[in-house]
Amino acid sequence: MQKKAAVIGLGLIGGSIALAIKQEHPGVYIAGTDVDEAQTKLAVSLNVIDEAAPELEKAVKDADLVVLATPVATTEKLLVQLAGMALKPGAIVTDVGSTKTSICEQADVLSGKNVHFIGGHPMAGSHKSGVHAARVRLFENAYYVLVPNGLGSSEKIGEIKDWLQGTQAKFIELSYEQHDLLTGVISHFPHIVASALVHQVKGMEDEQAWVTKLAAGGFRDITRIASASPEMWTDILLKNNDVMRQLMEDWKQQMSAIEQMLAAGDKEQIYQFFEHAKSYRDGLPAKKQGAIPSIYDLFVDVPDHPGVISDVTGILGRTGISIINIRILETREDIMGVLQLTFRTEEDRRAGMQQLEKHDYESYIG
Ligand SMILES: NC(=O)c1ccc[n+]([C@@H]2O[C@H](COP(=O)([O-])OP(=O)(O)OC[C@H]3O[C@@H](n4cnc5c(N)ncnc54)[C@H](O)[C@@H]3O)[C@@H](O)[C@H]2O)c1
Ligand SMILES: O=C(O)C(=O)C[C@]1(C(=O)O)C=C[C@@H](O)C=C1
Repeated sequence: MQKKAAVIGLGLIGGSIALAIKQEHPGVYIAGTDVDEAQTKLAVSLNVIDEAAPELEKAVKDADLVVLATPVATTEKLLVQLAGMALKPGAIVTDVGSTKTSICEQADVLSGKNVHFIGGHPMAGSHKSGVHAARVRLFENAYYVLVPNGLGSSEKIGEIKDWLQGTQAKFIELSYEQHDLLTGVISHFPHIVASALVHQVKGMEDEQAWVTKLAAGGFRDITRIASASPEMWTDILLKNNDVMRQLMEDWKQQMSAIEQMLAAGDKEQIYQFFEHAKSYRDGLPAKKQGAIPSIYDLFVDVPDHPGVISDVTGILGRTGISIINIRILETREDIMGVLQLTFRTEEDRRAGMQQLEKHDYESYIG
């Protein structure tokens, strides 16, 4: 009998998971649903799902796998709704949320239903939202955290890895507490810092109009993630509340230590602060291993004249480098524009950068 997967929430992550399931298991029938009708329609027209179910109950009916891919607070509510619905005996219910403790605890509502809950979190993504940004290879080589709770037997761990094999991610198992602590440090807290930096610039803008014009490479790099979905990040912070507040304390101590170094004009200490950070950062796993994002964008400064886009795409095309997306970002003082090119792999991006440099185009990874 044909297997069925149900994906609830057809955004960046739900869409990418659906594509990965289809790639590895072409015979599987995928039903999906989203509260945003436009996303559901787009998911069908992009062949991300086979069927748009009008509601949750229809989507999950007879499903062997249910993937909850909504913002984390919504996922908890959906679990409660699922508890009141007919689910296929033996089905696996999983989620993709960025926090795990409250979701895994809430999943206990499914006990007694003869289904298995295994929390999940693919550790890759982007600041983009929506199914149009979904990619079959979004999670390639990234870590995919699985958090079994009492409802997930080890036999089902093997089964869920098989379902998600098409992600080409590397599966690891963690407890939910450990997951939330680690992702708090390397993912959630950095989002607070990025957004706070943006607020700092905005606060200065009225008196210092130049500030936004000068905000270039470094500011752009460190604040990219501030463009992510506010709904998603509000939920994440609230659900990882205790960890966030502990990290905030650590951060304040670190800031005050730097303040003291500055007050004392302590050149050696300041040097050590940067030196230690550099050598640790330089030793972190390469992009492909998932600690750092798997989105292969390249930003190219282009003069504002007709034909420049076809020149850039021509250079890449002639050397066999394919791009999967192109966007014009902004015009700088009417003389320069920025093209955002998205590549399928890091190798393509590097090769593209080299080719463009040969033709005197300046490009950078943003
Ligand atoms: N964006 C990332 O980088 C990333 C990476 C890993 C995990 N996650 C997690 O994945 C989940 C989804 O994030 P995303 O980036 O795909 O967001 P997204 O905004 O692209 O997609 C979420 C979708 O869920 C839909 N939705 C909301 N409430 C719903 C409901 N009640 N029923 C059905 N659909 C509903 C929204 O309309 C939206 O289309 C979040 O829990 C997030 O924490 C995100
Ligand atoms: O690359 C980005 O834009 C991301 O923010 C991806 C990122 C992360 O912080 O690394 C964001 C949230 C997820 O839960 C997992 C991955």
